Amino acid sequence: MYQILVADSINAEGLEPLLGLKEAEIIQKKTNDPEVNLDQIDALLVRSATKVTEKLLNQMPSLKIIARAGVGVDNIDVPAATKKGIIVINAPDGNTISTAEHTFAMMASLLRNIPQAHSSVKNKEWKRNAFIGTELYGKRLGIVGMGRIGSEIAKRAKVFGMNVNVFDPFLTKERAAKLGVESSTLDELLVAADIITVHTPLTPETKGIINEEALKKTKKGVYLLNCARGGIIDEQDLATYVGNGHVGGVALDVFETEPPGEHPLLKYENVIVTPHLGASTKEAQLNVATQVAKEVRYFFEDLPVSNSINLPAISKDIFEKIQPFHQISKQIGYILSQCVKEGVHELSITYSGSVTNLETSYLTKAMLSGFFKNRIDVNVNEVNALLTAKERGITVGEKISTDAFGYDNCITVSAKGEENAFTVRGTFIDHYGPRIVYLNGFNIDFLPEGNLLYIQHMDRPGVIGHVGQILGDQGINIATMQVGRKQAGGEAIMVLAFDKPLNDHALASLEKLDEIVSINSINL
Ligand SMILES: NC(=O)c1ccc[n+]([C@@H]2O[C@H](COP(=O)([O-])OP(=O)(O)OC[C@H]3O[C@@H](n4cnc5c(N)ncnc54)[C@H](O)[C@@H]3O)[C@@H](O)[C@H]2O)c1
Ligand SMILES: O=C(O)[C@H](O)COP(=O)(O)O
Repeated sequence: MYQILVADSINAEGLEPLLGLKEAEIIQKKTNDPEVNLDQIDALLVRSATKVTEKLLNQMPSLKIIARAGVGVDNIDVPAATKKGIIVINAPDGNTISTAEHTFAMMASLLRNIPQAHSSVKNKEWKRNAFIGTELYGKRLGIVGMGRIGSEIAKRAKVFGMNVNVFDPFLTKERAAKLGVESSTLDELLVAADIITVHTPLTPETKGIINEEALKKTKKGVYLLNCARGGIIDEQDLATYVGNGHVGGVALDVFETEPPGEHPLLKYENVIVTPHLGASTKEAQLNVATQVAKEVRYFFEDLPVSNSINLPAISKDIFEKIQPFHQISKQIGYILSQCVKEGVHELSITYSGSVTNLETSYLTKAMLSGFFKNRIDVNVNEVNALLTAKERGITVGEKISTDAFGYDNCITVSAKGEENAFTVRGTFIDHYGPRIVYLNGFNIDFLPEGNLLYIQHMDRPGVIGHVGQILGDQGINIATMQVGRKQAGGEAIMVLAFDKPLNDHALASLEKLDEIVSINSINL
């Protein structure tokens, strides 16, 4: 039974896709509620209120997915989640329009003193001269961060007859031209704009991007808006520039600390505020809840998710094509892990044949997850595979080759340890399934499944009989057996499959045989 914790206020109708999940319990409680067994939670759904810290993650060993019903993931420790192999998803475009509209509403309200005038009339006043405003028409709007929300604001600003300058280092000239905006440096924007609005994520680069140094370059009387994240405009520096009269007005939907409590900006009449309402519309909340609920359901149904922060997106079509290779990559990794008993410092993967048309990096991660399974005490999956290899000093190399050894496709993985190297090659045959076709220098052909025994031995008459005899004496039934050798009388291998794992006694008896070079149990 999957336990899904919905820790923030998320639209109930939007969560309906989760109800279709077989064996899922939806718990709507805060993470610190004493009734919540954090250690049993499989999925955590949040908005911006819940802070998903490393400390919280340490209390949630069963957690597999964190879903943010919204855009910003700055309340989630994504690196810590990634390290633990927890996938983080968001709902990137469900609240774009609502936030753009809110920003625009804030801008119009700010320039026309609407909140102040509203309060005044409610206080039975009628001060028409006290609230003389400024038109948006003809003004220059500076947008910092020209992503989904920034772009929607630019479109609306053009309709209002505004000129638009944008600063976004990742914006191409073509896209700027298409949107009819002028791409500028941050300095150019600061100098030229009558109104500045920020729409970047909060990152180490954007934190305080509008600070004292930036503010002193702006026009006297400039208006500033932050409907993205508290801290993108430095709040202390902004308070100084409002206090000294340089800034004409400020509109804030977000704060470094929410709620802001006693805040130096709140005392100014020309500072208008809302309590993080950008995404708070019925439409946006339904959109984001539905988006994440569908994704969480896909995740538990082993289908691809599209909006992961820490895993590249993969379409359903590609996912279906990649699935068989994904399985065999994982099995190869797991075989290597069980055959190479020493520390490994290099894993090199060569893809050949038709598999090279697919997203092989995904398969490399699957191979690594198989390799680390039972080798280390961390759940390794596609999310943390490369990071785990790096942390453990394992170099991972990926190559493409044209030689598929007569097969339609091949995945060959070599592990280099302190003393030895070991190579495994697999293929996937349509209508037949996965096969291991090469093991440590020997051609062979076996199904990588179940309880296997890999024996390296001298190619002498009677070895197979001796092995069969020992196992037969102990009542152990051999399900299948494959043999391979390089030359007559040299070294050879056999791979046996059993219906249940071999016991230590049987293994010890086999090891005593003179012709045996090495024995490895492989459980897949
Ligand atoms: N107030 C709210 O309720 C609300 C609602 C939705 C989103 N948000 C915030 O708005 C932010 C933007 O949302 P979005 O959907 O437009 O995201 P987005 O990813 O589509 O756009 C962000 C843009 O910022 C740009 N950027 C990144 N670093 C930059 C830098 N150093 N300088 C300039 N530009 C930079 C990116 O290139 C991108 O184009 C979110 O990260 C979230 O924090 C707030
Ligand atoms: O990043 C977002 O999506 C917004 O800040 C919305 O946050 P909320 O879900 O807490 O309203």
